[in-house]
This record gives sequence, structure tokens and C-alpha cells, in this order.
Amino acid sequence: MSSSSLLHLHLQRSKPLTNTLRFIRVFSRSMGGGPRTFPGGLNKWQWKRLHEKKAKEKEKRLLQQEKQLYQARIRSQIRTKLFSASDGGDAETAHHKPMTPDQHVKALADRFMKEGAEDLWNEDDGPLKPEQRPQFTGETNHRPIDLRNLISDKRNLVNNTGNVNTRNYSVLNGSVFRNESASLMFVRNLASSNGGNGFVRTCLTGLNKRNSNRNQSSSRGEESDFGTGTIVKHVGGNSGNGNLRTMNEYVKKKGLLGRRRFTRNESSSSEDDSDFVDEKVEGWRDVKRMGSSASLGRVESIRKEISKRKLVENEGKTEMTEQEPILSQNRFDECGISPLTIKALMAAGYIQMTRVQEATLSVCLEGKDALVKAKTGTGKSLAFLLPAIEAVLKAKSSSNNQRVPPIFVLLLCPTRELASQIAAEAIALLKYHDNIGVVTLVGGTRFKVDQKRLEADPCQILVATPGRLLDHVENKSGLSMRLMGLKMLILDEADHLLDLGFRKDVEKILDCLPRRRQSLLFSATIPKEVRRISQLVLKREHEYIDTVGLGSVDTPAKIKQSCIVTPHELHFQIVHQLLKEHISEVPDYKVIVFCSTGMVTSLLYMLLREMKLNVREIHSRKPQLYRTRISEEFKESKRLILVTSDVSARGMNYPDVTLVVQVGIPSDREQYIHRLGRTGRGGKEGEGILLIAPWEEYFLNDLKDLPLDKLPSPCLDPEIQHQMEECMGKVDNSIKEGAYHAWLGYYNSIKEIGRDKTMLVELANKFGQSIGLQRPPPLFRNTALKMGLKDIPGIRIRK
Ligand SMILES: Nc1ncnc2c1ncn2[C@@H]1O[C@H](COP(=O)(O)OP(=O)(O)OP(=O)(O)O)[C@@H](O)[C@H]1O
Repeated sequence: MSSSSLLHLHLQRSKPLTNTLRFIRVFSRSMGGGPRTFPGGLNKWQWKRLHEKKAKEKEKRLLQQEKQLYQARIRSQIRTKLFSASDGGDAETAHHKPMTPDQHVKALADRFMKEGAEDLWNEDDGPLKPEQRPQFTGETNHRPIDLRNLISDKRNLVNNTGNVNTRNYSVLNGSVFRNESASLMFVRNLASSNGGNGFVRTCLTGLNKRNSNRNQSSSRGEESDFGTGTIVKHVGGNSGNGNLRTMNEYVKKKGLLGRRRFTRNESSSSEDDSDFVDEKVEGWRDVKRMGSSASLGRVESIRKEISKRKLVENEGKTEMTEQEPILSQNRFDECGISPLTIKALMAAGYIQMTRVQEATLSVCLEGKDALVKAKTGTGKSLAFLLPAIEAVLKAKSSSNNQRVPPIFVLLLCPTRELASQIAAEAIALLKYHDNIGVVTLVGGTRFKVDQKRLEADPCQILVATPGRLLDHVENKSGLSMRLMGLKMLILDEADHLLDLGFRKDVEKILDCLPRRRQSLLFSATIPKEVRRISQLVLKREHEYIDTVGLGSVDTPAKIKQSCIVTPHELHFQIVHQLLKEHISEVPDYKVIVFCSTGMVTSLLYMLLREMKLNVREIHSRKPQLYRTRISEEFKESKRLILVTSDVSARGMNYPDVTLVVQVGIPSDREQYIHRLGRTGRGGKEGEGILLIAPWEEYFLNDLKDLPLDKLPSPCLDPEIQHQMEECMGKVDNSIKEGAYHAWLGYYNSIKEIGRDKTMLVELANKFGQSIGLQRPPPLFRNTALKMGLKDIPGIRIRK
């Protein structure tokens, strides 16, 4: 399928998506009033829930289609590039010239050497990054309890059969494909990710001959990606039908066809199976033989080619990565930005660019859309603020006096503190520019005050959190009009903003922005899903800039990372011990302790305060003024400990943090990286300790490529233990009860733990006891119902 018809399809498909979103909005607005009873005897809320559920399902389906479309488009682009590059001619003619086997190997190696190619790599292909030596060698002192066993068993099940789950060849046969090697799967996956394109098929079969309807089969491959159909649907087409019949008949004859229909992924692979049959029709055994002999050799060559190139590349890089300097050789005064901005940079002591600034500045200044990944603390904020200022200068010079003063740059970030920090940085860079204003819109402040500021102050750059911005946009405050002049949209912590928690708001905001704009997405972590969903914001021809690079660790090299596995009940005491040790070793200590929820943060803060440590707390349950004051104080201080929830996990640039402690598992790998990244910023040294219970140890699987060392659990002084119990006794019971509920809610939401409710409640009750609760505090019936905990032993329901 050509890229223009793909675009056409995309436009067609994005229409219903917008309609759905509009429907949800109109619907939710209409829920304010209306009749009291609804068809089917439903009350207003049941009716609302029913419709919301339907709308959600529809939206999910449409997003899925968008995703498939995007993948198909990428494949089509890659194919076009590969053919034209390898043949040195245009893509059309290239389709008629088969590649030589050597060319295939080189082209495939090229493709998998590209940054971000992991996305196209499949788990079946084996590790793309070099294997890390196992970090966790020490034995756990504590025997893992049942839940952990259960979890790790289940995980193993998922991991080991991951391929089977997504590409269940065993449906067709047990013997033919199940035992095929990872390498064969690799080629097969290439075939699938290439939409069944001919050159991969040749790889698979080891044959150079091309059939006359290759173009047809190629486009079939892409179309089939949109369907969820069976193998029958997928193979459709001229010769395909015949082949399919042959295959189905064969399978039926052998009694191999199970009840199951193929999923989309399966069908995408099975298309390649059909291609086998296309070229050699004797039967499945032949298919296997061909696949395993010729194509395995080819896969080996591809792997060799990749490692050869990597070796050459790495030889030059070794020294650089070991030291990992964050600064580049380039200076700001050579990069073509405004002299007034350079003056402000120099005044702030910024002379040379960091590597991410060097890598992104020219692209951003050219006006291209970009998705940028760079490690924590490497200067991403400047990397997007400098082009933002340039965009304002350019827009200002070209726009005439307009009735409504336009906002030229909109910068979205997930937390209030981060918004204020970025705004402050922007103001510092604008020190010598006249009449360019920066305004922040964040929750927790008075709406009317925001409106007044927007009216009175110059505002060409708006820094906002999505929720509050949406309030303004939906309130018809005139902000939508001003946003119609937007030239640049920036999403800091883009992966988080495109996460489920924020995505709806971000989508609604996008609806209000002009399509002709430049969009920049920045984060230290960009999971595959986000890369795909980023098309919601970015133009098709955006740049993906990954300064971490394939095969490199995602965390700064100068942060010493370790992990302590010890029962949950001891965590608070161990935190106290670790802090005491750190304070005695590092005179200018500055520590951040992350807890999983606001209430647990509050509890630990009070306990540590009772233990006479110099602590502060920040979490979402505190008023904004207090949060801002503490944040400022912590920025400026030394010898201070900040106990916080995830509101401080991303983007916050507290200088010279010496230690980060994470109590309990974070919500995911990305959050671990961001929390850890509050230390070791700007190329400095730092230390991070993750404190988890034995039943949380499964999470280490997600960090196995990071350099974590396992530390033994420190010995606890019984005297201190006694003191802590006394201090815990002084903490208000309502805080403890809140912490218990929050703890339960947090772990209930983590699927690996939350699915065994009985065990979850047992663990929560143990936690309750450890913080001095005689009995587990009761839950509201509705809350218990929502959490699936109503009839679980150990849960008390409020009368
Ligand atoms: N060109 C530069 N020269 C020297 N220091 C710099 C430069 N650019 C940024 N820094 C410093 O690096 C530190 C980290 O910068 P920044 O907060 O932008 O990191 P980040 O990459 O956005 O981190 P995170 O992923 O946590 O948001 C800051 O202290 C900043 O002042």
C-alpha cells in the first residue's frame, strides 16, 4: 500500500476517533441534568456509566486501529527506504529488482542498527542489547512467601510462553513450529514487521525467486494488519486463497486446527506461513525444513553483520561512554540562537552545550517535530527552552498587531512544581529580551487569579499542567482564541503525559491547538507504547533523537545503585538507619525518600520528625503554597531530607542531592529511573537505594539491565527499634489509618500483587500492625467493592 493511501486511510480513521471524543465530551456535559430514569429502568448514574463504558471501548478500539495504521506506515517507509537505498534507484523500480542475499543481510543489519530499532525487534529474536551480567547474586535471607512464588511463577509463565501467547503456532501444530529456534522466529518476525514483504520472505525460504504478484502480497500484508481476522482473512488475495485452502486442508487433515482463532499478531505471522506455502507446497514439514536450514544461516549472517558493526562503532565510543561526559564540544554562541539569549546563558554560566542540547538544537531550530530521549539530569529543559524562545522571536517579528495577543509556545508538564521550575528557567533565559512574558497555569491556585494574570501580563510562553489548562480552555476564558496562534507545543515528561492518567486531557487540549505547529516531546524514558502513541502529537515526518543509544544503560553512569530486600514491616526502621549512616558519612547530605502514596509519605515524615531528623514533606495532600515553599527550601538547602511521593519524581532539579531512597516498588521501571535521576544530575555523582520486600522482588526483573547491587539488610539496633515504636505511638491514628488504606489501594493497583486479593489483604494487615494499628481500619462498602476486596478475609467493612 502506498504511503499516500495510508495517509488517506489514517485521515478516515482519525475522524471517528475525534467524533468519539466529541461524543464523550458532549455526553459528560449533558449528564448535569436530564430525566431521572432512563431506558431499561436505569438510573442516571447507571445510564452514564453504561455510556461511558461504551465510549471507552470504542475509543480503545479506534486507538488500536490508529496504532496498527502507524506501524504499517512505518513498515512501508522502511521498506521504501531499504529498497531505494540498496538499489540506488527509486522505490518503484526497486520493487522489480530482487536484492541479492548479501544486500538483504546488509539492509536488515542497517535497519536494526538504527536507534530505536528495538521497537521493531521482537522478544523472540533474543536480546538486542548486550546481555548484562546478573547483578543479584546474593541469597535472600528471608524465604519468599507464597505470593512471591505465585507471582514469579506466573511471570515465568508469561515470559516463557510469551511467544506462544502472541503467536500461538501450537494451535496449528505442536511439532512443527513450537521447537523452532529463536533465530527462525526472528526472521519470521522480520517478515511480519515488514508486512510480509518479499525480501524477508526470501530470507525465510532462502530462495531468490520472486513471484509475479509480489506487490500484491506486500499490500495484502499491510491491509491484513488492520484486520483482526483469522488466517483466512489474512491471506486473502489472488494466489493466497488457493494457498490457504491448501494449508487449511492440510491442517484439517492432520487434525491440527484447534478451536482458537488467530489473533492479529498471529495472523500477521501466519501470513508469512502462507508465503511459505506459496513457494513450496509440499507440506508443513518442508516448510520447517526450509525455514530452519536456509533462513537460519541468513539470520546468523544478520546477527554477525550487526555485531561486526557494533564492534567497530563501540571501539570509538568506549572511552566516551565510560566517562559519559554530559557536555559536548559545541558552544551556545556557535549555534545560531539570539545574542540576547546567549548573553543570558553566559550570565547563568552555560557556555558549552550538553550532548542532548547539541543533538537536538539544530533539528528543533529547523522547525521539525522531534521525540527526544536523554538521560535524567542531562539538560533537556534548556534543549527545549532555547528553540521555544527562538520560535517566539520569529513569530513576534512576523505577526502584526493582533486583536487577541497570541500565545506562541505552550509547554505542558505533569506536576505543578515542575511547571514552576521550567517557567523560572525560561524567565532567566529571557532576562535580556523585552516584552516576552511567561505565565504558569497550575492547579491549586485560584482560577480567577490565573485569569487576571493572563489578561494583565504579557504571555507568549505558557507553562501549564494539563488539568488546569483544560479548565481554562473549557471555561471559554478566551484562552482558546489565544492558543490559535500557537507555533510550538512542548511536552516535557512526554511519556507520562501520554500515559493513561493524562492522555484524555492532553487529547482534549490538542483538539484546541492549530495543526500547523511544531511539536517537541522530551523524556528520559520513552517506552515502545509511547513511541507509537506519540503520533497523536507529532507530525508523520518527525525526528526520533535518542541520546542514550542502543545498548547503553538508561541511568546515569555516576549513580551508584543498590537494592535491599527485607520484610516490609522493617522498612521504616531501615530507612532511619540508612539515613543515619548517610548523614554520618556525608556532611553536606541532601536526601530524597520516595514513598508510594501521599498518606504513607505523611506517616514516614512524622515518624522521622519524631526521631529528630531534619525532614520536610511534599505530596499531593499538602496545599500548593506549602508545596511551593518546601520545594524552594529544599532547592536551596543542604543537610535536609525530603520525604515525598511521586509528585517529585520527574523533572525536579534539586541540586546536589546525595542520596535517593525508594521505599517499596515504584509503579514501573520508568518511575524507578526518574526517581533515581533526582541525584547524579549534570554529570555529578549520586547514590540510589531501592528498599523492597521479598514479595516485591519480581520487580527487579524489570531492572535487570541496570547496574544494581544487592546489599544485605542492615542490622537493626534494638534500642533504636524501641525508640521508633514509641515515636510511632505518638503519630495520630487517623494518619496511620489513611496510610493503611493508601497502601492497600496502591498495591491493589499493581497487577502482579493485586490479583491475589487474599494475600494482598494479609500483607496490608501486617503493614497495619507494624505501624501500630491494633485492627485493620474498615473500608467503605463501595470502596471495598470497587477494589474487589468485599468478601476477602481480613477486610473490615464500615457499618
Ligand atoms: N549546557 C549546560 N551546561 C552546564 N550545565 C547545564 C547545561 N544544561 C543544563 N545544565 C544543568 O544540568 C542540570 C540538569 O538539567 P535539566 O533539569 O534540564 O535536566 P533534564 O534532562 O531535564 O532532567 P530530567 O530528566 O530529570 O527532567 C541542571 O542543573 C542544569 O542547570
